[in-house]
Amino acid sequence: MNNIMKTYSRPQRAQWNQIISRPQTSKEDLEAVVMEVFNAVQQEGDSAVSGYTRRFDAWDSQDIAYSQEAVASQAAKTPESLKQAIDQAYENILRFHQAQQPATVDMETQEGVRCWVEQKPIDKVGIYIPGGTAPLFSTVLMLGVPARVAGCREVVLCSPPNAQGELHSAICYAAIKCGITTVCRVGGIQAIAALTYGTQQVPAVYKIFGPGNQYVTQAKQWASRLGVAIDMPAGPSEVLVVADTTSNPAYVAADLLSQAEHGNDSQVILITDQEEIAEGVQAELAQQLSQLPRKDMATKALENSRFVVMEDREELADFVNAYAPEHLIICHREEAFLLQHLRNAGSVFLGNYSPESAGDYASGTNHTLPTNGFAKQYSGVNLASFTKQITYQRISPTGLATIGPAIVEMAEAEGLSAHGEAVRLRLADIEAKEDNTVVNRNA
Ligand SMILES: NC(=O)c1ccc[n+]([C@@H]2O[C@H](COP(=O)([O-])OP(=O)(O)OC[C@H]3O[C@@H](n4cnc5c(N)ncnc54)[C@H](O)[C@@H]3O)[C@@H](O)[C@H]2O)c1
Ligand SMILES: N[C@H](CO)Cc1c[nH]c[nH+]1
Ligand SMILES: [Zn+2]
Repeated sequence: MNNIMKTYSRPQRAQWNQIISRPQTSKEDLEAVVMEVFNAVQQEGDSAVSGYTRRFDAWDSQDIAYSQEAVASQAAKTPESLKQAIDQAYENILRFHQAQQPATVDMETQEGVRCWVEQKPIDKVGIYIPGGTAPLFSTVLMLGVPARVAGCREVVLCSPPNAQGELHSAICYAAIKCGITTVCRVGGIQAIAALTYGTQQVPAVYKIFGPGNQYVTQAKQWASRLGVAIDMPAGPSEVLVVADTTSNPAYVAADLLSQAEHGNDSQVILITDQEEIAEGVQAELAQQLSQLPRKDMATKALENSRFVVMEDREELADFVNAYAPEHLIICHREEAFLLQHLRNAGSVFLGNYSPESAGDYASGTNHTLPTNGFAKQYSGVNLASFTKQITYQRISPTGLATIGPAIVEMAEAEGLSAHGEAVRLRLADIEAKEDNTVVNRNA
């Protein structure tokens, strides 16, 4: 496998950090261009957006908003077989996200102290649909479906146009299917800046969702510093495959290539405790790679990729958790052990017949997932990502009489006597009413 993926044989743990580093443009370089674009969009609005679209996407026009008629006429160009495939994927994604409605929480923590939670949609959301090297219309479903299930009122879709200013027909078809309210022909940093500040044609939103290249991902992180929520850093795609001789070398190679073809800066990793799988996977990689239309991109990504031979199942599990992959595929006799010890991953694919592509398109799980090790602290997009949870309480006099003294005690100890007073006042009234009741009863 040496000639295709850089190989490490039983590396020391001290070496792991170097092995798991992602191929990244320097943060300073990314931030410099992100700040330039954000400042320009804040000051000049749509004219800056159009200027950067001309520079980065070669489309020269001020018409950023895509009219409903244009979206509909573009959508109509989608071939029937593709519409049917999108419809099938839509149904599975819908079912899986509808099933994520949280259980009702409505309870008395103490007698007379009723607390409950209600889910509310985030009213205005922006969804970024990547389109630099491939029009990822599947992402429209991954973001549009949960936004619809959650009940978000305004969903603004941004995606880079081609040089004629069009979006791919299937992006438009999926947008209509998901009930997207606004479609804008803008991508990259300028799209995220426009969604952050709002321009004449691109509405500002409360939360920005969606995957993208390093520019888009850095721009989202910048937006979050400015007070707009984001789903998570969902940058260049990656997959980690844990395989042994129970795996099929052709499938392993195909899964690695499926993520390598996303872009030059994708990364794919294969780890094993059975070195003998190397030869078969290497041969398959070479053969399959040669047939790929996006061979050049996949080849570049494979330069960032690694094949690591590990000592035993404990090391395999520890390595997975240290890498925290966006996608984890396990085709290994120790599946149960590996799952039991799994702590960090975006989405997991088990066995020889669960290709990662299934999650990318149609099984129902979401493909917008944390990359670059962010699976240590972030989940992938899910229904809850589009909602806020509001807590409520109603406390009866009996309830306040029960918890009031504890509140007063704690407020005094924090030196916040007004807090205590808000309770004391009521407790005094409750006691007075009780005394009156006793007097009346005795009269
Ligand atoms: N993590 C996930 O959930 C997930 C899901 C799907 C796709 N992805 C990733 O999304 C990415 C899609 O990337 P893409 O490039 O094809 O599309 P993209 O839409 O993310 O980025 C294209 C835009 O980048 C901007 N850009 C390009 N070069 C630039 C430069 N030098 N300076 C400033 N801006 C520049 C342009 O405005 C262009 O419109 C891939 O890396 C893929 O792996 C990730
Ligand atoms: N694998 C990507 C997430 O990293 C999602 C995707 C969309 N289309 C194909 N793949
Ligand atoms: Zn993919």
